[in-house]
Amino acid sequence: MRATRLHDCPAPAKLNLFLHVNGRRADGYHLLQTVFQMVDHGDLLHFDLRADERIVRTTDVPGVPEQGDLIVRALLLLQAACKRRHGRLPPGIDVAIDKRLPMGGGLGGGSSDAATALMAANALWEAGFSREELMALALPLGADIPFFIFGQTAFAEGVGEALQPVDAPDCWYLVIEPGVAVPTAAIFCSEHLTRGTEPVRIADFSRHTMNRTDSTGFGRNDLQAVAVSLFPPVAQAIDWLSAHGDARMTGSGACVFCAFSSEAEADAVLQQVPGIWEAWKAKALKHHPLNTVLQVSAVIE
Ligand SMILES: C[C@@](CO)(OP(=O)(O)O)[C@H](O)COP(=O)(O)OP(=O)(O)OC[C@H]1O[C@@H](n2ccc(N)nc2=O)[C@H](O)[C@@H]1O
Ligand SMILES: Nc1ncnc2c1ncn2[C@@H]1O[C@H](COP(=O)(O)OP(=O)(O)O)[C@@H](O)[C@H]1O
Repeated sequence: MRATRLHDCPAPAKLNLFLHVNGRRADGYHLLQTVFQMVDHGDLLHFDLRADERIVRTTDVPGVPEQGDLIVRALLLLQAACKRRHGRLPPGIDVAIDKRLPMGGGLGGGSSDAATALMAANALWEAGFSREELMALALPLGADIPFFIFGQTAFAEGVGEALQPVDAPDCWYLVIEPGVAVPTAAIFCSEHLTRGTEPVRIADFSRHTMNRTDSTGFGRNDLQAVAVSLFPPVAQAIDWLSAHGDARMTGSGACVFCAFSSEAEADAVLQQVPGIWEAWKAKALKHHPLNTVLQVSAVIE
C-alpha cells in the first residue's frame, strides 16, 4: 500500500562556520567558500497527499505569500518534473509548517523547508529522483537548498552548489536571534563588502579543526562587517557573545553563534543571555535526519 502522509519531517537550521567571498561571477552573483553545518534545531513539516493535484500550504506564514513560499515552489517544480518523466501529474499535497526558524536569520530556514519538501514528496510520490537530480532541480530556487539535500556537513564553493563532505567537530552551538531580518541582497550589494578573500583548501579547514573539540577559529564571515554596520542589533549580539568565545554571524545574518565543546558550557552561557533576545542551543548534526528517506521508500501507514 502506498503511503499517503509524512508528518513531523525535520527541516534543520544550518550555520556557516566561516564564509569567504572570493569573487563575483559575470551575472553579479558572488563566489563563496563556506562550511555548512546542520544543527538539531529547526522547522517541522507535515505532508498529506490530496485527492486532487493542488499544492496547498495549510499554515499561514506571516510575510510569505503561499505562491512565493519556497516549499510550494519546490513542490510545483518536482510535480512538473514527475509529469515529464512519468507522463502523469502526481497527486497534490497539503503542507503544514511548524515554523521555528526566524526569516532572514542566515539559518537557511526557507531553504531547509524546501529541501525537506523535495525529499518527502519524492518519497510520497515514489518519484525515484536521485539525490543529485533533486539538488540540480532545487538550485535555481536558492543556493543553500542543494546543501540540505546533500545531507551532510559540507565544504561548499561556487555559489554554494559545489559540495564536498567534510568533518567538523561534534560540538554544541549557542545561537542568538537579534530580532531583525537581514535581506541577503542588501549585504551582497554593499560597496563596502570584502570580495577578494584568497581561496582556502578543504585541507586547511580539516587541519585546523582536526584536534579541536569545537569548531572555533577558522577563517571569518566576510558578510559580517557589512551586516554589523547596517543592522545595529547584529553588532550588539556579537559584542555580547564575544565575551564568551569566538562569536560569529551565520550566512548574511542576522543570527550569531558561538561553538562550545560541551552542552554544559553552552547551557551556562544560554542562561545569561539578556531577555531582549531569543536564544537556543543546538548540537551539530553530521547528517540530515531525512537522509534515509532518499534511500528507502516512504513509511507505509
Ligand atoms: C548567504 C548565504 C550563505 O549560505 O545564505 P543565507 O544568509 O541567505 O542563509 C547564501 O549564499 C545565500 O544564497 P541564496 O539563498 O541563494 O540567496 P538569495 O536570498 O536568493 O539572494 C538574494 C540576492 O543576494 C545576492 N547574492 C546571493 C548569493 C550569492 N552567492 N551572491 C549574491 O550576490 C544576489 O543579488 C541575490 O539576488
Ligand atoms: N518556507 C519559507 N520559510 C522562510 N522563508 C521563506 C519561505 N519561503 C520563502 N521564504 C522567503 O525567503 C526569505 C529568506 O528566508 P530564510 O531562508 O528563512 O532566511 P535566510 O536566507 O536568511 O537563512 C524570507 O525572508 C522569505 O521571504
